Amino acid sequence: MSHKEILRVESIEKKFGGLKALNKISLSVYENEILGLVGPNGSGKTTLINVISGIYKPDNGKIYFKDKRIDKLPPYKLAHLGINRTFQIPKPFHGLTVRENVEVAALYAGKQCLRTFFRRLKSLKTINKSYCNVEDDVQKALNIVGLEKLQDKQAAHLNTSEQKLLGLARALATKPKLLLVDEIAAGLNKEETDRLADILISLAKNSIAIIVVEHLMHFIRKITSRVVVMDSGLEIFEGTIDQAANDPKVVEVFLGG
Ligand SMILES: Nc1ncnc2c1ncn2[C@@H]1O[C@H](COP(=O)(O)OP(=O)(O)OP(=O)(O)O)[C@@H](O)[C@H]1O
Repeated sequence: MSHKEILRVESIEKKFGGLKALNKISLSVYENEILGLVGPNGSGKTTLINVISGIYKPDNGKIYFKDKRIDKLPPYKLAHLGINRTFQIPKPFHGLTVRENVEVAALYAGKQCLRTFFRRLKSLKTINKSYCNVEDDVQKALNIVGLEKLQDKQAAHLNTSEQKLLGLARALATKPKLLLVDEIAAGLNKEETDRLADILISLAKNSIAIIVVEHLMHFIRKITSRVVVMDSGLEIFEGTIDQAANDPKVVEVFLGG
């Protein structure tokens, strides 16, 4: 693993009313790394992903991506920089095919395409996809997740596993350098989770740093050895999975002592 830092989260705070969902969270992610983000329900994992991906603005703290400060940027600008994410509950456009869903994502991430999209929308002309030329990125994303054969299927007719793969393909079509993956293995069988694990490992080897939020520890163990453990908005542990398993605070949180 390279030790070049790609993401630095510094003392991030996020409140919802009186609830401190994130209480001074700091972490780093390095090139080619998969970082596991674990913790019980409501510990703040998804909130942290939402803050890093620009969906929520933090109340305090700073986030740097390759030394550029990014904590005030909206999601589309982060996508242009190379940060994208999947969602815990996939939200494809149900009326579009698999391929069209991935195309929309690729168009969203291309700076040029976004300008063209809005210009043409204003003049009520159709969007010229060939101008944006996203076909290679779309095909590559479909191939990586193995959805090429289903590319003409309507997203509404996909099963859970296929919807999760589509969510991953949509993120990959934006050519991320940092990928945030939120509970992608939940609800999948062993064969499906093994396949997903292989895909994520291969992506990290190919220079995509990844943060994986997950409850399934066997899945986390398969894809990485380094984890950050959260509880009630606090980071309570950072280190290897084996160290975590022997850490009294982690054991307390997961097993109640
Ligand atoms: N938009 C919101 N408005 C109000 N409270 C919120 C909001 N989003 C999250 N919370 C609260 O913040 C806390 C952290 O939630 P979050 O979803 O980040 O936890 P999590 O660790 O991802 O949980 P899970 O594993 O169940 O997905 C919870 O108490 C949750 O109810």
